[in-house]
Amino acid sequence: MTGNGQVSRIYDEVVKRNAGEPLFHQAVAEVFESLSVVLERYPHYADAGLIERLCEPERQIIFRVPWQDDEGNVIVNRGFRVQYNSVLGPYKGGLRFHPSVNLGMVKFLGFEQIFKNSLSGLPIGGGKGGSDFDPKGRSNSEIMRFCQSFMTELHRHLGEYTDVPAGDIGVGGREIGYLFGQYKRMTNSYESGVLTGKGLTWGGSQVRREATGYGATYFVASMLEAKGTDLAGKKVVISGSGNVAIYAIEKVHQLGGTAIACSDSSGYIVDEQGVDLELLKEIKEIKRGRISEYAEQRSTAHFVEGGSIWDVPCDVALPCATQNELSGDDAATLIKNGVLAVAEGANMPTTPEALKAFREAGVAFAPGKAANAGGVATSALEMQQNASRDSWHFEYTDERLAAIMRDVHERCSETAREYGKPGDYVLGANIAGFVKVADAMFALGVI
Ligand SMILES: NC(=O)C1=CN([C@@H]2O[C@H](COP(=O)(O)OP(=O)(O)OC[C@H]3O[C@@H](n4cnc5c(N)ncnc54)[C@H](O)[C@@H]3O)[C@@H](O)[C@H]2O)C=CC1
Ligand SMILES: O=C(O)CCC(=O)C(=O)O
Repeated sequence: MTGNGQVSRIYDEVVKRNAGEPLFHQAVAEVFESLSVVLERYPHYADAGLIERLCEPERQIIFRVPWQDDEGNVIVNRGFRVQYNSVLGPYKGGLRFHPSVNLGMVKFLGFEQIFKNSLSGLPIGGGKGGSDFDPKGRSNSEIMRFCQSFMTELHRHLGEYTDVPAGDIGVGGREIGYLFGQYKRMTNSYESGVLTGKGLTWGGSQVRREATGYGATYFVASMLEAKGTDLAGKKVVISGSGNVAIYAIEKVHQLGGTAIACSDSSGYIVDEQGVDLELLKEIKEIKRGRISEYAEQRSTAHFVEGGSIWDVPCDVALPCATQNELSGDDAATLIKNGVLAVAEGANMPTTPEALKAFREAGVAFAPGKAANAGGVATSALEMQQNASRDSWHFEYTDERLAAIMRDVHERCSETAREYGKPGDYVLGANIAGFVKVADAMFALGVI
């Protein structure tokens, strides 16, 4: 059977075995699209059920999370942790708290995480978790009680050599604090390396908060350099206004570009003078308010309710909000407006139709598993510091992050060249991420 025939047979089986999980199917299809050329060249990668094993999580944990709201009502949420693949190191990946979370979503994110973590060059396996809990509008006490109940069950599945969660949508420093507090209480041990994204005074790493946004911007800088240009004077549109988006904006400004628009689920703001980060942080990080408040307080900005942020003409587009937020029509608009580069700060924000359009138009496009690897890479740096009871300076940690992102860029570019598709970061990321995991799976036998 040809490489192509093998992957389409396995893909059909994956869809059958995982019915009703379209995001997971989409993530698998995107990786599989790149694998047939590897299997043609190295047929042994299809031996020993390797691809089938890669698609099946090592363990999937689903649990009840009961908690009491401020009025005393008992609410029951569902918790998930998918421990996907641990051949390169302990399961590593974030926790997402959002009402849309379900098993298929967590599996898509966990699957992506395997290749991302492999590409980072650090010794971490892939996993992801979360809950259908909606933090929006909840008080601090409610968030704390939810996190405590979530960790009361999850703690037995974690450990610094087993599984190390971090944040994702809806889970930031505050939630990691409550989760770590409950883990410490349940285990009676100060096991710093069991969670990353911790506060700086209790085992956290400098730059982890900034790392995903900074990393995505470092990656874009390398993409532009490969095209003989840089970020100076470029207009950048960044969707979202959460952790990834805020620190992408910060780094874009530091590297001489101007971030002119950002969004939340209610709409987007445009500020041609450049997004005022202090104001944005105050609204989003401190008050946890809506993006429309930005335009109310800044005369150079206007708010567009609903609509698509990708209508705003730009040189560089950084989707940093959520999956499938950039459609085929959005891609056509960006291409018409002359976009040079697109890099995914979020996980799988680009639909397959949009991805196809960018590739056909020759727009430089970086998939999330490469462009947003800076977050998890810096989590691995946090684990290194925890293991050695050390804590590094901001500048040193930022240099390490920048070097890791240059290496990820080089790994993707080099692999794409090797397979005769120079500049195809999707192919490069998928193959480079896959080969390292596959080699380790062979070495460890059928497990
Ligand atoms: N936090 C991290 O270190 C990493 C996050 N990611 C990915 O980056 C993305 C964003 O995550 P975070 O910034 O951490 O989450 P966050 O919870 O801090 O922010 C998410 C942002 O996206 C916005 N958003 C959600 N749905 C939206 C929609 N339909 N339209 C417009 N905006 C929408 C929210 O309003 C919020 O501003 C996710 O895809 C996540 O998986 C990837 C790598 C690491
Ligand atoms: O830092 C981590 O472990 C998780 C980051 C994450 O969830 C991601 O890369 O999507």
